Amino acid sequence: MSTGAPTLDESMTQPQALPADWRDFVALTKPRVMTLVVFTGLCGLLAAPGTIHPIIGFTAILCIALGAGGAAAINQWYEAGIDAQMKRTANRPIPAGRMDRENARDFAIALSGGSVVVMGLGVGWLAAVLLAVSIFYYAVVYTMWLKPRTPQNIVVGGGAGAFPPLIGWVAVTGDVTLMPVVLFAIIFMWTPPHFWALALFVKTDYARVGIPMMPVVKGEASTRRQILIYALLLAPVALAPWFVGGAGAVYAVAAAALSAAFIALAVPVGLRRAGEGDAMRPEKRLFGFSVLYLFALFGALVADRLLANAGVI
Ligand code: HEM
Ligand SMILES: CC(C)=CCC/C(C)=C/CC/C(C)=C/COP(=O)(O)OP(=O)(O)O
Repeated sequence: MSTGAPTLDESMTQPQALPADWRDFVALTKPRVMTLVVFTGLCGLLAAPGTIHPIIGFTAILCIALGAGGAAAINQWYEAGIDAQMKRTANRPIPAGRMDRENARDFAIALSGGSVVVMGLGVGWLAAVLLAVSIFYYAVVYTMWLKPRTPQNIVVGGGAGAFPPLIGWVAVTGDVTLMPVVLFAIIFMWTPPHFWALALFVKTDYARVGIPMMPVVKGEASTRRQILIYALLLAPVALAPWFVGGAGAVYAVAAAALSAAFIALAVPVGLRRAGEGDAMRPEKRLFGFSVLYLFALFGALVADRLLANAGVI
C-alpha cells in the first residue's frame, strides 16, 4: 500500500504548451460536486437569523464556490498520478494530458487565496478563516495526509465538505452558534454512506492505485455494515435542527421522511452478502439518493424558515 505523494508520469512534470481550454479549468473545480457545496452554503446563509445585503450574500456564496473549486484543483494537481490510473478519473485535464501541472497549481492557488481574501474583505474575517480552514482540510488534511493512509479518511476528511453551510451562516451572523454546528454535523454523518456506497462499486480502481478506501482494507461486509450504521445515526442528527428549536414542523416532517427513505435504501446495501449479483444496484441507488437527500434536506430547512418568516406556519 503506497503512502505519501503519488508517483507522477514524466510527461506530467514537464511544463509544456498543452491544449487546455476554459472547460478544463472548470473541470479542475469538480463542478458537479460543487453544485451541492454551493447549495448547502446558500441554504446556511438563507436559514441564518438576520439579514445580509444581497451583494454581500452573493459574494459569500461565490467565495465558497471559488474556495471549494480551488481546493478541488489542488486535489487534482496532487493526485494526477493516481487519477491517470483510475477509469473514473483518467480523463481529468492533467492525467489526460490537456493541462500541465504548473498551470493547474497556479490556478488552484489563485482561486484558493483569492476566495479567502475576498471573503475577508467583502463579507467578514470569521467566514474567511472558516473558508481557509475548509480549503486546507480538503486539500492538505484529507488529500495529502489521510486519503493515502487510512480507511477512516472519509470519516475524518468528510469534515471538509461539511463547512459550506457553516460558512454561509456565519457570513450572516458573524458568529458560530449551535445551529450551524448542527448543520455541519449533518453533512459530517452523511459523507461516509454517500462515499462508501460509491466506493463499493469502484473499489478495484482504488485497490489498484493503493488508496486504502474502506472496502479495500476492511472488506465489503464491514463497509456495508458501517454504511447502515451511519445511515441510522444520520437520522437523529438530521432531526437535530428541530430538537434544538432551529427549525419547525415542515423541516421535521421532511427530515423524518427523507431519513426513513435513506435507511430503507441503506438496509439492502447493509444486509447484502458479497457475490449476491454483480449489478451493484442497491449501492448505486443509495449513492444517487444520497445526493438528492442532502439537496432536499437543506431545501426543506430554507422552506421551513421562509414559511415561518412569512407567518404561514
Ligand atoms: C470526503 C468526502 C467525499 C468524498 C470522498 C466524495 C467522493 C465522491 C465521488 C468520488 C463522487 C463521484 C463522482 C465524481 O467524481 O464527481 C462523488 C459525487 C458527488 N459528491 Fe461526493 N464525496 C465527498 C463528500 C461530498 C460532499 C461533502 C458533497 C457536498 C455537500 C458531495 C457532493 C457530491 C455530489 C453532488 C456528487 C454527484 C456528482 C455527479 O453528479 O457526478 N460529496 N463524491
Ligand atoms: C469550501 C470547501 C473547501 C468545501 C470542500 C468541498 C468538498 C465537497 C469536499 C469534500 C471532499 C470531496 C468532494 C471529495 C471527493 O473525493 P476525492 O477528492 O477523494 O475524489 P476523487 O477520487 O474523485 O479525486
